[in-house]
Parts: sequence; C-alpha cells; structure tokens
Amino acid sequence: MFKVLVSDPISDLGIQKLVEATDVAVDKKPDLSEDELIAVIGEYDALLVRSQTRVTARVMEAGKQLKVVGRAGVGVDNIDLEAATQRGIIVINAPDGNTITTCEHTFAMMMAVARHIPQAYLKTVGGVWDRKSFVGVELRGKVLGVLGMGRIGSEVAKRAKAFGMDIWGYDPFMTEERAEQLGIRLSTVDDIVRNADFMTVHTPLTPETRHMIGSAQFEVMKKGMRIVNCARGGIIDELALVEAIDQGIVAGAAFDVFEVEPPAADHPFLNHPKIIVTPHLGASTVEAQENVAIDVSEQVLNILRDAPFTNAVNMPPIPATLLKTLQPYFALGEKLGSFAAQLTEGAVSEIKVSYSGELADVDTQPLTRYIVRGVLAHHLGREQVNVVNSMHLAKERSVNIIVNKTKESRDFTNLVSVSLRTKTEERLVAGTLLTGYGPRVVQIDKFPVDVAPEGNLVLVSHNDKPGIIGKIGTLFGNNDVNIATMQVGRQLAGGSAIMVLTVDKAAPKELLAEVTALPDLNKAKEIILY
Ligand SMILES: NC(=O)C1=CN([C@@H]2O[C@H](COP(=O)(O)OP(=O)(O)OC[C@H]3O[C@@H](n4cnc5c(N)ncnc54)[C@H](O)[C@@H]3O)[C@@H](O)[C@H]2O)C=CC1
Ligand SMILES: O=C(O)C(=O)COP(=O)(O)O
Repeated sequence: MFKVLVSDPISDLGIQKLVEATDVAVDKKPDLSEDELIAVIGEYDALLVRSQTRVTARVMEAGKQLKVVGRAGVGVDNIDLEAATQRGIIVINAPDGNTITTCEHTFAMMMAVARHIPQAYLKTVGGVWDRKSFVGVELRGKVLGVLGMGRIGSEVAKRAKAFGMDIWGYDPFMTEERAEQLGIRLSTVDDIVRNADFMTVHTPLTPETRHMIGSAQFEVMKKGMRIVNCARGGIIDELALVEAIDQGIVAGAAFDVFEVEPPAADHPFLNHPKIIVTPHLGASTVEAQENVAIDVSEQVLNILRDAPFTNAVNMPPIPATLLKTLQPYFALGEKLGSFAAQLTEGAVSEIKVSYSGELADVDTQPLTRYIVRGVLAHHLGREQVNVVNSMHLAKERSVNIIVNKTKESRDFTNLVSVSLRTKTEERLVAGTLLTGYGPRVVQIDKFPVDVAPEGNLVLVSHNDKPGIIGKIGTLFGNNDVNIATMQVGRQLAGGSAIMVLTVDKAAPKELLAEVTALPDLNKAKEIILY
C-alpha cells in the first residue's frame, strides 16, 4: 500500500482518483511546520503540495520512502530540486491546469489598478460617495509590456489584444514567428521598460529574474505607468517599487505575490494607497484547483506504480512524439543495463551505449537514463536509483558514459547495445524490440542469442562439445529446477560458446557450482531480470 500525504489545501474532487485507488492511502495534514512535516514524512511514498509547504533538503532527507513530490500548480520554488534529484525523488508539477485562471487574475488586477476598484470599494462601503478621487485610465491603445511569454504571458497577450492594447513582449525563447502569430512586438526588457504604459511579469523567479525590475529600470520608465505581478514575489524589487511610486514614476501597482509570503504586517505594500494586493490568489479558482489536482494525482499514481509519467521538473521533459517512439524501449534498456551489470565482475568505470538503426535519428537521452538505471540499480538497489537520479549517481561515482549512434543496423531495425568496462573486462549485451515478440536480447558479448529478458536466467559459458547440453539438463532436473527455454550461441563449431537457460525458479548456488565443475564448463551465472 502506497502512502500519500497532502500537506496543502488541494481540491478533494481533483484527488479523487488517488483516494479511490485501492493501492493508495491518502492522509491530509495541512499547515504543518517544517519540523512537524519532518516528523511524519518518513512513512510516506508521495507528498502533494501547493506553494505553502516548503519541501526543504531536511524534509527530503527525512522522507526515507519518498519517491515523488507532486506540486499541484506551476512554481516549484518551494521545493529543493537539487536535494530531490540527489535522492532520486521525482518532482512533478501541473503546468497547464491553472494557466487561464492566473491569466484572468492578471487581467482582474490590471483592470482593478487602472480603475482603482479596491480603493473605491472601500470608500463606498465606508459611506463616502467619492467620484473625483478615482478617475482611471483606459487599457485601449496603451502599450502593455509582457516579460515572460510562456503559457500565462501568451494568454495575457491574447486577451490584451481584444482590449485594443499594443503588446510588447520579451522572452529569451520567443521567436519572431511566434511573436507574429500572437500579433505582438518582439522586444527587449529595456525597450519595454522605457515604453510600457502597463507592464506585467510572467517569468519564474530565478537568479536571472530576481529584481529584473529594480531602481535602474524604474528610473527610465514612462511616468504614470502601472505594473502587475501575478508571477513570483522578487521579480520586481518591492522597495524600489515603493520608491518609484512615491516619486511619481509609477501610478499604481497590483501584486498577488510577495518576496516573503505572507508579508509582514508592516510591509510597505499593505497600507499604500496606490498598491493593491491579493494573497497569492492567481491559481485559486474551482476549475484550476480541480485541473491541477487531477493532473498531479494521475502522474503521482503513475510514478508510484512505476508506469511512464510526464511533467517531471527535475529531469528534462520528453516531448510526446519522442515519448511515443522511446517508451517501448524503456523496459528493454533497463533490462539490458541490468543484464550487463550482472555479467560484469568488479566496479564499472564506463558504460558504453550504442544505438543503431532508426533510434539513431532521435534524442535517446531518456532511454540512456533507463539503461544507466539498470546498470546502477544492480549495485545500489532499484529503490535508490531511478531515471531522475541515474545520471547524477553515475557522475558521482565517476562512471564515464559514452553514447554512440549509427544509422546502420545490419540485422535489426533498431539495436541497443550496452557494454560495461571494469578494470579487468568489458562485457556487452545487446537487444532489440521484435514485432510480435517484444524485447529480446540478441547478443551477449560476441555471441548471437535470442532470449526474452525476463525472470530467472542462467548464463553458462562452455566449450562447444557434444553432450554438454544433456549433462546440464540432468543437473538442473536433479535439483528440481525446471528449464523453460534454452538458447545456445557460438561463433564457431567446437569453439567457445554460451548457453542461456530460462528457469522457473532461482537456481541454488550449489547447482551453479555443480554445473561449473563439469568438464568443458567455464562459468555458470545467474541473471535475474524483473
Ligand atoms: N500567482 C499565482 O498563483 C500563479 C503564479 N504562477 C507563476 O507564473 C509564472 C509563469 O507561469 P507559466 O506561464 O505557467 O510558466 P512558463 O514556464 O510557461 O513561462 C515562463 C516563461 O518565462 C520565460 N523566462 C524565463 N526567464 C526569463 C527572463 N529572464 N526574461 C523573460 N522571460 C523569461 C521562460 O522562457 C518562459 O517562457 C511562474 O512563475 C509561475 O510560478 C503560475 C500560476 C499561478
Ligand atoms: O502554480 C503556481 O505557480 C502558483 O503560484 C499557484 O500557487 P498555489 O497553488 O495557489 O499555492
């Protein structure tokens, strides 16, 4: 039974799939302090959070069983990604579910700041009928600067067009074509800062974006501009903003997010007549909360059940088309890695992976992660190594990883071969996917074979002499170990050969010793593939 802890307010409807799963038990414990979370996290396989819970390195360390942290939302700045990667904890988010909701909140804030709605509301309900103090400005015809043209920024731009705004956007990943498609001007931060009547930021908070709008930018801004932050506190320097408002440069600001949340009672935004605030409500709609909770629950279930998943934040994303091509190879890759590791004696210093055939044309990095997982898991335990931390663990252990690709593949449409080097030897296992048969191991060292990589195998190396097969069969029979399949591979008649047996249960050590003691036998080794 997998145990899942939900430590922030997450939609009940959204996590229904998790709650109803018969292999999952869900506990809800909101508002835990870091120490309280540390005290309980040890028994959980998954943790579901929003932006409140701080998932620090200490929390990860205490999470001895923790396999996944699911963020029901976009920003993962409350999660120590480095610590997660080092421990092989997968961090996933739900990047699409709250885009429209946050975009709409940005608009609500932009209109509210243009028309002084919160200030006018307060005065009106206070009994003062004041129509003079709240003359606003139109959005129509104004330059809207958008910093960060990702999911939310792009949606803001689309809606701003309907308001007749002139949109200038900046994003390091935005092309001219994309800008043209959206009908916006591809600009620079400096141009936007100098020309915007309204400005809104939609980037993550990174060392690069921290205070990307500060005193230097406010100094050159158009007098009377208005600024909105529904992304992350800290992208706009809060103190520099207050100064710019007080100097008459900025006419108004609308903030949903703060450098420290919740802000201190004496935070300068909280009583400022020209700054309107909301308590990080960007994603807070019924629809968005349901969407993100559904998305994150599905992926958490996949991860717990060792099924393919998407939206991992601490590993490179795999585009859907690439995933479709590679997914069938993941299990094969991991098994080839594991097979090769079990063949090899001593510490592995190099993993050489070769992709031949059609696979040479695609980005095989995700598959390499599975192969490396297979190799390392043999020594470190499958629980400790996964596709998130496999490359990191290899690097930590100074294991050199070499990947070769060639479009030529003589006998198969695709061939994946894994060879491992240690101080004393180099061993190779190659496999392919055969239509109708699934994953097959087709080469072990220099010997061609055809073996399904699953269950208990025994690999025997011997000299190709008459009678050997019979003797081995008898020994296995005497020990009550049933041989399901047997494959013999050799290069030359009478030369060295290998035999791969698939057996119905693990072969006892004594049996393997007996086999090895036969004349013309070199070695008998058990290989277990899950
Ligand atoms: N207030 C709230 O409740 C919510 C806030 N957010 C926040 O909104 C922000 C944007 O979210 P999405 O659009 O979903 O993310 P996204 O990843 O789709 O877009 C972010 C964009 O920022 C761009 N970017 C990165 N560095 C930049 C720089 N130095 N200058 C300009 N652009 C830069 C990236 O290239 C990317 O296109 C995130 O910080 C997210 O955490 C998201 C949802 C709710
Ligand atoms: O998704 C995001 O990045 C958000 O900021 C939303 O945060 P929340 O889930 O409302 O705490």
